[in-house]
Amino acid sequence: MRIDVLTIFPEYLAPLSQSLLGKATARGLVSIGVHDLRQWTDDVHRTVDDSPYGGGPGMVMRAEPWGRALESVRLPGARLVVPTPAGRPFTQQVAARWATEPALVFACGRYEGIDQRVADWAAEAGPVEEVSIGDYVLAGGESAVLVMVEAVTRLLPGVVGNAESVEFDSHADGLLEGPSYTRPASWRGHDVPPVLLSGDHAGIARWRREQSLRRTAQRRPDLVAQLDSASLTAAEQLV
Ligand SMILES: NCc1ccc(-c2ccccc2)nc1
Repeated sequence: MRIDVLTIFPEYLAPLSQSLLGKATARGLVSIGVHDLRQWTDDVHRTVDDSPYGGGPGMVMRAEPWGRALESVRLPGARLVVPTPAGRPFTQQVAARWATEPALVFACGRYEGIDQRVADWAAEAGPVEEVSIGDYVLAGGESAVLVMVEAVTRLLPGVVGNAESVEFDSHADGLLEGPSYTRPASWRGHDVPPVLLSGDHAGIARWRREQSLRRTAQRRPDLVAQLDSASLTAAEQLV
């Protein structure tokens, strides 16, 4: 997968070439390019923002630099992702869908956002998604891109060592992961649930399923409604 990020703060995206992602890049599983939007400005001050039409607080990012940057960076048909608090929710399902894409381009907005015509114009050349990683407002899209790139790239085959540890993540089956434990069996008066030491693999699997259902019912009732009927019935018994 090819990933390109357009931003006025390229240094903010430095973590993308470190740790897990760094290894994946080194192994050729993903290639990442981070580009300074100001490369495509046309004035001596390298201006990227201007006052909003219709008045109102703050500044809006100008369409012109974005148009030139996207023409230069975006492969034909590549999915353009624009992080915004006004976007559709970014979920594990969205991450899984994007993980099959050959290329993704992320446009990091700052100020009050990007002139809407950029997304409208970009949609003429390929898919565009305006997405939110949560109901809070950040200073710009860069943090959201770090989150989304991590969520997507860890799903690429070969990036995460133990394939199982991806398959059983929280949200992978619509449920939250239950509690995890490791040695010692007793720690400061807190003991590991005995079933986990029993060697009864069927019993352990049942216990873990129940813990996931219980935690999901208690912490994320909004997710319970989306469960299949069998899980829904089981979760409802546990609230
Ligand atoms: N859903 C998280 C999120 C994503 C982007 C932004 C944002 C804020 C200002 C300018 C441009 C984007 N805020 C929150």
